[in-house]
Amino acid sequence: MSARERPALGVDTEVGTLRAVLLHRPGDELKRLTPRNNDQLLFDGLPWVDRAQDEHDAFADVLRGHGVEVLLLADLLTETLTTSGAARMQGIAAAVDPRKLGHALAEDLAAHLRGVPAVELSAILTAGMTFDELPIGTGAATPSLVRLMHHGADFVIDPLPNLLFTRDSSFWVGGRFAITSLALAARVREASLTDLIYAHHPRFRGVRRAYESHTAPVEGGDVLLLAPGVIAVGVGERTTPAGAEALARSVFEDGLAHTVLAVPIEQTRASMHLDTVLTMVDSDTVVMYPVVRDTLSAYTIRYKDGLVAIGGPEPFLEAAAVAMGIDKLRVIDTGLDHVVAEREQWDDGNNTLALAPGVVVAYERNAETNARMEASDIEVVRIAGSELGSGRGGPRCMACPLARDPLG
Ligand SMILES: NC(=[NH2+])NCCC[C@H](N)C(=O)O
Repeated sequence: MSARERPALGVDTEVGTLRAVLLHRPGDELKRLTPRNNDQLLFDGLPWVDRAQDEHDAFADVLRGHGVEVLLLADLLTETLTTSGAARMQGIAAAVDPRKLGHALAEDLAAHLRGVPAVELSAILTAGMTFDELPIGTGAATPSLVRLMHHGADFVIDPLPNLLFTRDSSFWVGGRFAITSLALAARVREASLTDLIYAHHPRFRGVRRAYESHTAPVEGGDVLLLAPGVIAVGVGERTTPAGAEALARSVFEDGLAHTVLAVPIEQTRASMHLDTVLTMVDSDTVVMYPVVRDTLSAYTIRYKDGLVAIGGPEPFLEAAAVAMGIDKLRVIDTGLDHVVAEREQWDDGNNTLALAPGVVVAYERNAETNARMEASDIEVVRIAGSELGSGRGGPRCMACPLARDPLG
């Protein structure tokens, strides 16, 4: 794609025709998962990596087939590390933790990493490094107790298997990107990579930041752009009330939104993000887990003439319709049978990625939810996700839209 054909970056809804997206093809970081570390690394099992890659390639092909430009995070990372010394320093500083490694090993390791080629550094920053993989000389200059006392399979640099879920480590609001502040230790470092890519890769030159220098946790899976100027933010296991409040103030001050709905969600693994219980499939339609349909509520944060007002809580569906300026938000249920609905919610049946208004990508396994969407005139493009799904994330989690057309 030539520079002239590239879509202008910016996203102001969940469903405008998708033009460009950031994905991460799962790589060696998934090969780090073991039965001992998978819980801590937020995977429910050990994915078969080759198959996960095939499934992901098919997902990327579906997007390309619909005219979407697919940018791969590892390529952007390598290109950034090749051209920017500052990006290298930033990536290394975030990965080498002296509190864990001690000063001797941390200094030697950082010096070593400064000298490795960009492709290799990119691989280390994503897949991590074990003590066995430390180059022989590292830590030898100054004796390191840490090196002596660690098992060879322990991580010097932790792997980032959840990088696959590009939705969470950055998101766009209008013409700006936001680097998130991830809540759990296993994912915190992901944002250092998205941060250095957006800061230094030429593709993003001149693009400004939203939610700048805020530290309260906000994850992209909790942020739904319901309509231009209207954002819903899930508050639960990941995004905190302080995070939602800080995001609201920041988007208000930057003129990116006039209303933010803070939506409490249960703090459980099954509903870790708002997009696990509902996603938008059309400009006035959501697919939603029926168990939360009648109980989901929202605090409405509004901005007018420089003043912030908070109302509610009220039923989410009503608050959303009012904020969006529509009569009613149409709801498609995940499944009416409780057991089916619970299973399909767990398997990311609600986690759809809109390609255009009324056209979504969904996991094929959620047969009932997909059939229900089709019965409501939503076009469903099915993808396989048996291995990808073991990290508990669906098509929406695996994609960070960079460009969508405004709604007509
Ligand atoms: N937007 C999402 N729902 N992302 C899913 C992320 C899944 C990932 N394993 C985690 O626990 O963080």
